[in-house]
Amino acid sequence: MTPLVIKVGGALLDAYEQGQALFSAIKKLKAERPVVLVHGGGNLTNDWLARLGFESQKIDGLRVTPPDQLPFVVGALAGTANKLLVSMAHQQGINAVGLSLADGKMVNACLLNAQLGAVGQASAGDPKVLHALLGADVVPVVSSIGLTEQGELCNINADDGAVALAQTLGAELVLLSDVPGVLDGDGQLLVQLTATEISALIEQRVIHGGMSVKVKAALAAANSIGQRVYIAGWQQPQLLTTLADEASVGTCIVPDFVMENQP
Ligand SMILES: Nc1ncnc2c1ncn2[C@@H]1O[C@H](COP(=O)(O)OP(=O)(O)O)[C@@H](O)[C@H]1O
Ligand SMILES: CC(=O)N[C@@H](CCC(=O)OP(=O)(O)O)C(=O)O
Repeated sequence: MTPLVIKVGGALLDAYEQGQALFSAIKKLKAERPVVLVHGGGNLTNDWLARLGFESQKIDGLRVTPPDQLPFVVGALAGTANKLLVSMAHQQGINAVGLSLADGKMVNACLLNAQLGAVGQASAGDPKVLHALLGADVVPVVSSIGLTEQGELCNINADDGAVALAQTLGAELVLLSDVPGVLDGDGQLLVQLTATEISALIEQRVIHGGMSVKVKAALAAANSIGQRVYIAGWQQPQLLTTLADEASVGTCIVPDFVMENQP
C-alpha cells in the first residue's frame, strides 16, 4: 500500500484536544497503510527566539536563520516540538520514533541563498531508515531540520521538507494546517486549485505568507509524484480516512498533467 506522508503545522502543539484526535485518527489509518508524520513548529520557534531577544524575520514565508539563531531553531524544532509530538503519539498507543530530515539522509539539503542564512532547500534522499521503521510498525515523526552535503545543519520549511520526504518514499501527501484549506478573498474554502489559479491568487495576495509556501510546495509535490495533494485542517482528522475515496478533503491541488489532459 502506498505510504501517506502527513505534515502538521506547529500550531497543533498548542491544541491538545485536536492533537489527541489527530493521533487517534492516525492510529486507525496506520492499520491500513504506512504513515509518516512531518511537523513544523513555527509558533514555538517564534516564541523561543522572542524570549531570547532575537528579531525574527521572514522572507516569502521562510524564516531568515542567521548562525547565532540556528542552535535555538534546531532546539525548538528537532528537540521540544519533535518530542512533544512523539509524546502525543504515545498517549494514543502509537509506537512513534522522533527523527529529523537529516537522519539517515532521508532528505538531502543545500543552502538556498546567503540572504536567508542557514535555510535549506530539500530534495529526495535515502528511504532505507524509513522503510526499516515502517517495517517495524513504527510511525516516524520527523522534524524539518536538515543537513547539507558538507554536514551543516539547516532549517527547512516543513511543507518543503514534507514534499521531499514524500518524494523519497513515493508517498501520497497531505498538508494539515490550522485552516480548513486554501480560502478565497471572502474566506470561503477553495475545493480545487490548478497552477494557473494558484499564480493568480498569490499575485492578488489572497494567498500569502505561510500559505503561499504551502501551495507552491503542494503543487511541486503534485507534479513530481503525479498525484493530487491535499491541503486541509487538522481540526477534521477523520477526513484522512476518506482520502482513498477521493472524497472532498480541504483543498485539492491538481497536478499540471491532469489539467493538460482535460478536454
Ligand atoms: N488564502 C489563504 N487561505 C488560508 N490561509 C491563508 C491564506 N493566505 C494566508 N493564509 C495564512 O496561512 C496560514 C497557514 O500557513 P502557516 O502558518 O505556514 O501554516 P502551518 O504552520 O500549518 O504550516 C493560515 O493560518 C493563514 O493565516
Ligand atoms: C525555513 C523556515 O521557514 N523554517 C520553518 C520550519 C518550521 C515550520 O515550517 O513550521 P510550521 O509548519 O509550523 O510553519 C520555521 O523556522 O518556522
